Amino acid sequence: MHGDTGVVTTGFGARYLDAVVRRGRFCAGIDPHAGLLTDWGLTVDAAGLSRFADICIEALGPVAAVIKPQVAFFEPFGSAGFAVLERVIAGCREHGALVLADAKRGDIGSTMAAYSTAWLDDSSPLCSDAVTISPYLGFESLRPAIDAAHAAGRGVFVLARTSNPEGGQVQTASVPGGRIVAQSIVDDAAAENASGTSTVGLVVGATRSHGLDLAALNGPILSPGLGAQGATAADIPEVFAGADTRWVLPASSRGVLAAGPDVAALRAACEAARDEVESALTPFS
Ligand SMILES: O=C(O)c1cc(=O)[nH]c(=O)n1[C@@H]1O[C@H](COP(=O)(O)O)[C@@H](O)[C@H]1O
Repeated sequence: MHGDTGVVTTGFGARYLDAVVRRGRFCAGIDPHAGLLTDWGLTVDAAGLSRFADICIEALGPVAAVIKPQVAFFEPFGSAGFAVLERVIAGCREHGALVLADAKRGDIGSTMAAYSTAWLDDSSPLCSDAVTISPYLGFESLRPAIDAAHAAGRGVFVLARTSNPEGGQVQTASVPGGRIVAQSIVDDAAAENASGTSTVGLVVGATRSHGLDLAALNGPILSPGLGAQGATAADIPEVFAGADTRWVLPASSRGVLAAGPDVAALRAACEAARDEVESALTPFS
């Protein structure tokens, strides 16, 4: 039981709620697009990426509840990019933020076990507090990641209804019994969280109404789409009508990063985005 929220949870859910109660419901994305590096006066190479990372760690680490580095933007720089990503993960965690590695992993179970070690095991230099994963090889293929997260008090965020316009082709298809695919993912996640640890979060975009019944989830809901993709904080209550908004975690990357490279301006943009979300949502207590 978490005293400040009234939500019954242990494990990752308790860590997550502690972070958002202290720092507010907002996830700051670290997406070092080449265009952003250029806008910040940096070179599009490992040195520029490293400087970008340092600014983000200093500006966002002390204030954001959750920080989500997008792995894709580090990968083009190879081992040097991964070294910077390791520093981002460790640096943000040292500042007290939860780090959600946006790796969107999804594969057969035996390979998922290796991904779980990479992103969720203390032995790995990439170890984060949580990782995004894709259920489209079948929810049960995610079992190694769910079990690893559960054992370590860490989390997984499973794609359910993504923010991009193409997502509906698969996610709104019907499964036997009449539910849509996305609702079946929600229900599978809710069943995992019934034990009370809230290990399994979801990803549900802020860009549209989705019709999902999220009431039984009892776990965090990452909601990207604020800012560059057009959603606003004012949209969130309607998008998540019927859900427990204590668990809703709106996210923005480019919309906040556009305020850099000045550390104070970047931090202020993050705090302003968070404050807009908090003003739009029902307060915690
Ligand atoms: O899992 C995600 O974070 C994610 C899921 C989704 O449905 N939509 C989505 O945009 N994202 C990620 O969230 C970030 C959005 O970035 P901005 O559009 O710049 O705010 C990117 O890193 C995306 O990969």
